[in-house]
Order: sequence, then structure tokens, then C-alpha cells
Amino acid sequence: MPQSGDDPVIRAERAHLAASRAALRAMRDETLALRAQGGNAVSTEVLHQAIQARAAALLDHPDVPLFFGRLDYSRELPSRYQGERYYVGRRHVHDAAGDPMVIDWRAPVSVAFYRASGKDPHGLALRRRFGFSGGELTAFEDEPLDGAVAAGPPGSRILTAEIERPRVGPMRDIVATIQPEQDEIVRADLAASVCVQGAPGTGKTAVGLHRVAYLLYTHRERLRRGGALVVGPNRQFLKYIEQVLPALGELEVAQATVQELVSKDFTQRFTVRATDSAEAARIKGDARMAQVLHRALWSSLSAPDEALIVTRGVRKWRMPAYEVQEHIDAIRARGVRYAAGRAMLAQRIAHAVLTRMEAAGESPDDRVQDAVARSRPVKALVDRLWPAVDPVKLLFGLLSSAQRLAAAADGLLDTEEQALICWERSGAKAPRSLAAARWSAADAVLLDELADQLDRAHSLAHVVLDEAQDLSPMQCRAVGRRCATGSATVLGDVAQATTAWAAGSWEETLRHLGKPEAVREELTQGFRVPRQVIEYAARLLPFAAPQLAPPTSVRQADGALDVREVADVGYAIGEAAASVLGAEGSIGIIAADASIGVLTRALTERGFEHAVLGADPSDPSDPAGSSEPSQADSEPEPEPESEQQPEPAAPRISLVPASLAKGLEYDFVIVAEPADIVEGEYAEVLGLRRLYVVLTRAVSALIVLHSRPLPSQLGAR
Ligand SMILES: Nc1ncnc2c1ncn2[C@@H]1O[C@H](COP(=O)(O)OP(=O)(O)OP(=O)(O)O)[C@@H](O)[C@H]1O
Repeated sequence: MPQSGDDPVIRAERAHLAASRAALRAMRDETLALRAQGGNAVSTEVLHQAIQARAAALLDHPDVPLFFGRLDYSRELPSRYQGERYYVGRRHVHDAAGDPMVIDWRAPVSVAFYRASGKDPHGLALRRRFGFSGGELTAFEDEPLDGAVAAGPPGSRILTAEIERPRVGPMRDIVATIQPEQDEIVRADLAASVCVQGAPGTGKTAVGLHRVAYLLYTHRERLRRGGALVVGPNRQFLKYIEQVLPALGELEVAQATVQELVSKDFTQRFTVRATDSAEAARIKGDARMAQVLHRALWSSLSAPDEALIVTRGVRKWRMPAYEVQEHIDAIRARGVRYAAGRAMLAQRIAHAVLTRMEAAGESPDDRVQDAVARSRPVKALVDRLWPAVDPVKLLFGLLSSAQRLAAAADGLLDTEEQALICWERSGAKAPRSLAAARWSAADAVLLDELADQLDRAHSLAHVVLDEAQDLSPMQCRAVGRRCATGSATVLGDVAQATTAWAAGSWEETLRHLGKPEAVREELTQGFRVPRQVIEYAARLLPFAAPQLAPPTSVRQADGALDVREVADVGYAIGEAAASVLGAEGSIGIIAADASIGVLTRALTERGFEHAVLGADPSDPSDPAGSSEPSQADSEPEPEPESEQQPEPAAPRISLVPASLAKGLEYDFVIVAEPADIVEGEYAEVLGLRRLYVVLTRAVSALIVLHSRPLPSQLGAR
């Protein structure tokens, strides 16, 4: 792997890099020179914005390598690209003649970069990988695929260096090193929903994000029109991943938590202020609740008890009650949404009146039908028989009245289950008014279900759902309806399922998402956690998820594992942090949520500057209860990948409540008191899974500090 600037190959490749950068500048100048000239002021403005957006996308970031690989297609092997040479990078760059200087990593020609092997060279004679330092090309590595013998040791040192690079700041893209089994998922067809089970650090999140970028490139118009969404477990996680897609030039993908999704349309009238017991949340998250709500909603209909009389001029038209009922039944039989059915009823009745008029020799036109539909007696009838429903009020009525709940839940929920979720009977004080209602997160999901039963939710073209193993059936339904006519990438690990209300298996999750046909994939190679550390964490696996095979690590560095029994964990975390502060990389101290307050004081007293993840002084339910800025909040402006990123302004040390650790990673992880972490959960198996999540966040080293005995499951085998 030559590293010197004197090397003739490096000189030549640097020249291509410089020429590519110049070509990119020229593309941008050309774009900026375009004049927006639309047919009117609005279209001119739209055009102007499109030009500005394109120019922004063409901006060269000196720290970001413009390409990271080269493909030399063989002159002998048959392929569409026989004898051609391509540079693979983050975006397409062409010269003045329109010939490609750099090919987008998502283009079909780039597939060989990720998939070619000795067994299947994809038409390649040679694959070259480049090493960069601060945007400067400093090394290359050749892999002959035509049977020639490679110089140097087997395996890619550039890949190894990339995987082992210290982590600082938010998540980075992995375009330069996507592995073949990951690439298969990234490039799966848009129509295909995919479900990926994978151990911690196998790249599920990375793969999901790259898949969106790939789909946006391959089906730009469909996705732009339909929309794409990334769903993650919490704001801290979304902050952590939010820069990956922009770094790949994709700025238009929405990111949200399930709670944000379901609360979006009700922010004015519905604030989540209460926490359900695990038992209540489990019932509220059960798919049977969809049926309960359905019954409650449709019980708003009543049967007509008198004929409808419509007066037009001097004539009166009569429709007997049984006929009105027939119209109602016919609409219901079509399975339409409640609000659509309501609108249809008025029109159907009006049409029937119109038919009567015609039979009587009149010749009314369509306007008459509309007028009849909007006439006072028809509107009054519809309001009475098929009333407009406010979903917030309906849910309030259902949860505050044992009688109403019983009517809707009879035969679906037993009395004990009903008592658990009914404010009147659960021991929780029943709110006197709607404004006083203390809604929970699970209530918001129920509201979303109701809103969808009233009016079909809008479906996007693609949804990436991360940490999907934690979702309740009702949450799955909420996400599923947002991709009902599109596809989904479902990511997760059943060994990391820590909620009491989780659907329980991938079959169940996919069924409730409405994607039972999703292609199931598994990722098994871990890129985050060093071997020694993953083996330690895997001691929990027989208890946390006995059906899963132990995870593996592709990391060559063994990493460091240090398990220390200490007298005072609060004191010891300071010592441990001090011992790793000298090395490059982020430091995460993870502890049971209930211990965060004590530990932040202990760190502050000893002068350790740190951020408390999730600390929000305005949120009384925040486990940290501190006004310290969270790391993500004080992160500098989005900056694309850089080899020598300046230290972020945020403190090096993050104090992380165990409940927020999912999906995150730190170079050094210090875990405080595992027994407390396990006990912080509702059931032991969930506690062990939480501990498994926490123990698998480390990239370089894991220090475990305990003053209480370790959970027995962690003991030596
Ligand atoms: N092909 C790859 N090349 C380099 N780094 C990779 C690759 N795949 C994954 N990684 C890195 O490994 C780390 C873990 O990836 P990621 O967070 O996507 O894993 P995960 O499976 O979602 O983990 P978890 O289950 O803990 O949420 C990240 O730093 C990611 O950038």
C-alpha cells in the first residue's frame, strides 16, 4: 500500500483527483450561470430555487474524498463495460465533453466495486481502493481480480483502517467500505420490503440510510413525489444519524420518532404528559385495540327511525327509514373510512332522490343532486345518523368511561385488561375535562389509529424503520400505514428488544406493519464492537435471546475489556474517564436512568466536563433532570466526513441514561453498575437485553465498574 507522494501511481491519481475537482467546479459554475426564466413569477422562483439546490449539491468539500475507488474493467472478460476504467465516488462528475470523471457509487457500473470477488469478478481486472488523509489522496491498494497475484498481505488495510478509525461526533457514511452482504440490502428493489435482523454493530442503521440514498438516486422522481422517511427510537439517535444522508447529498429525507409521527397532527390539543404502567402500555399497544377503536368509532352511527322528507319547490320526496338504512349498509359493506362514508351517505341519498324525480318525469341535472345533498334535511339526517367524530374526544370518552370502554371492548379485552387502561377504574384519577387529560405515548398511537380509521393516512414511497424490534403491534400499524402503498426497510435485533409491549417476533412485527411478504435478511459481521467485548456481552445472549447465534466481530483489534469491582462507582467513573481522556475518540458513560442525577453531580464535583444525553430542563420526565447541554445539541453545524475533523465543541464525555443508549456508539464506554441497569427494567429478561445493548456500544474499549455483584448471567461460563 504505497503511501508516498513520490510514488508515480499516487502522483497520477492525485492528478485525476485535481482534474475531477476542477470539473466539479466547472459544473457548478455552469449551473450558477443559468438564468431562471419561468412563464411567471412563481415558476421563475421555483426554477431559481432548483438551480440553487443543484449548485449546493455540486459544492466541493475539500475534506471529503471525491472518489474512493477505481474499477479497471478487463479487456478479456465479457461485460458491458469491457476495457473501461471508472472512478467511484460520492457523486457523478463529468468533464467539459460530458465524459465521466467520477461515477456515483449508486450507479449500476459501481456495483462491481462492492461485489466483485475472485470467484465472481463482475468483469473487473482490478479494483483499487484509495486511502485519504484530510481530503488528500495518500495511499492506494490494488486487488487484481483476473487471477493475478496481489502485492502485499491479503485483506484490505484501507477497510481495516476505516473500521478501526476512532469515533468522534455523529455517525458517518460507509460508502467507501460497504460490504457485499450489506450492498445486497442497500440495492434491493424499491418494490421489495426488506427486514434485517442483525447483532449490534453489524451496520443495520448504516445499511438502512444508504438504502434510502440508493433509492433516491435510482427512483428520484418516485421518491421525491412519494416521500421517504427514516423512523428511529428517539431524538438523540436521530441527531446521531442525521448527517449521514446530507453527507451523501440527500437533503430531503424526513426523520422522526414514532411518537413524533403520531402526534404531528394533534400538537395543539394533545400533549403526552403521563407514563403508562408496563401492563397498561402492553394492552394499549396490542393489536386488539384497533378493533376496540373500530367498534367505538362505528358505534357512533345510529339507525334511522323516521322517513326523510326532501322538499324541492312544491314537491316533497320521501325516503322511508328502511331505505336510508339500506344506503348506510351498502356504504359500510364497501369498507370505506368513516369520514368518506359520511360524505358518501349524503350523495347516495341525494342520488336516490334524483332517481325518484326522473321517474316522476322531471329532468334534474347534477347540480340538483348536489343541492339535495347539501339541503338542510339531508344534512341533519346525516349529522344524526353518521355524525362527524373528533378522534381526541372519542378517545377521551373511551378511556374515561368504564361503561363506554366495556361496550367497545366486550369480547376483545377481558375485564382486568379493561380496568388497566380505563382511567375511571385503573386507580389513576379520571380527568374532569378533555383539557385536563394526561395522555400517554401509547394513547397518541391509539389516536393515530383512530385518525386513520376516520381518514386514510397518507402513504409514503419508502420508510426505513430502525430498532423495529421495540415497537408494539399498534406502533407497527402506525408506521405501516405510512408506507401502505410503498415499501419498507425494517431493521433491528430481537436480542435488543427492551420494551414490555414489543410485538415479540419478526413475523408479528411484519404482520402488523402490513408487510408480511418482506424479504428476511441477516447481517452477522460486527463492525463496531471488538472481539473481546462482544464475547463478553454475548454471555447474556442465552438469556436475552436464546434463539440467536453469538455475534462475531470483523475488527482485528481485540479491544480492551476491563471489569472492575470498586467501592464507589461515582468516584470510579471519574478515574476511569481520566484514564481514557488521553486517547482520541468519544467517551460514553452509561448508567441506569435513575443513577444519572447522582453521577452527573459526582462528575461535576470532580471537574469532569460532560454532556448529559437527553437532558432537557423543560421536560420534567427527563431522566437526567439536568440543564447540561446534550452532546447532540451543541454539535457544530453539519460538516461532511473529514479525516481530521476538529474536536467537536461538545464535551468529550457523554453521560448516557441506559434507556437512550440504543443505536449509539462511543470509542470508549464506561458502564456503571450493571445490576442497576438490569433492575431498572420491568422484567429481568428486558433488563438483560438492556445490559446487552449497553455493553455493545464500545468501539475501542469497555470498562465495567461495579460495587454490587454483577448479574449472574455475566459470570464466567
Ligand atoms: N461496511 C462498513 N464499513 C465500515 N464501517 C462500517 C461498515 N458497516 C458498519 N460500519 C460501522 O459500524 C458501526 C455500527 O454500525 P450501525 O450503527 O449501522 O450498526 P447497527 O447494526 O445498527 O448496530 P445496533 O444494533 O447497535 O444499533 C458504525 O460505526 C458504522 O459506521
